[in-house]
Amino acid sequence: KNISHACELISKAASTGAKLVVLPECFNSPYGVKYFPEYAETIPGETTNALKNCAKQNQIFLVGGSIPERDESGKLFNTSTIYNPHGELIGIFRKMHLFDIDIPGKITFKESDALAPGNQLTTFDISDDFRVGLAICYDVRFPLLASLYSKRGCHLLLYPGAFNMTTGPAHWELLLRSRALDNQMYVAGVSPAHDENADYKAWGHTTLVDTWGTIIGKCEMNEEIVYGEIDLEHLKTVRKQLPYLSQQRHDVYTLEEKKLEK
Ligand SMILES: O=C(O)CCC(=O)C(=O)O
Repeated sequence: KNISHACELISKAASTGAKLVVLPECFNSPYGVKYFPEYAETIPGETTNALKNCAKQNQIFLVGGSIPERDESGKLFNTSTIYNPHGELIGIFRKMHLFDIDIPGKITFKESDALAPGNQLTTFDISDDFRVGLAICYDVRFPLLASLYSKRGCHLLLYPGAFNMTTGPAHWELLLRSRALDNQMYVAGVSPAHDENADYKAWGHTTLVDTWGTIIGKCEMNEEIVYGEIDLEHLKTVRKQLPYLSQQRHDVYTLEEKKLEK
């Protein structure tokens, strides 16, 4: 049901003119450590085959939010898949920082009880001068990861993510706007809608931020498609007027990406 619903909404977004469509974190399964083993799929699998067809039929770039993935060795990951308008799988990203937190009386979550972390950054190009980077939810709290994407030349950073009713109101928007300003990039946080009957109650509030830190697309807690324009001229202008990315003191500090095994 979730998969076919996602495909309907993807087609609706595409028919309105969207060229890149992004789904939320864990869109095909309930979000919870106890659910991951039951809902995990291989890639290719039922969900990713449907996404592939959806991207092809609608001739769009599609970022498949995330799904619980089971790899050939049986390990589980929180994984996002990316398709081009031909329906080809052009990349995957496995959530790098697992959501392990304990706020007594509010929320305790230990993703690492079920999942393994990914070790690699993932970018893809929409055109010669438009690069997109991808990370998932809790990853938004790690500014160095976003800075590595900036170093790789990204213009837009996508975070499929499901914040909750405790950290969502406090941090979701602030973090998305912060990553946009840190790196003078467009940043999108794409959340499932709030469901009062779910074990995990998502904050919703899908949000798109521009290079200036202004929110240019946003919804509340209900299911909604959020649309936005990515204006690369605006990005260039802001970077020229406020050139702090090129004013970093790499003689004093540096940021280094290490290449690990998958
Ligand atoms: O960082 C947070 O507060 C929420 C993170 C989260 O929900 C997740 O990683 O799925």
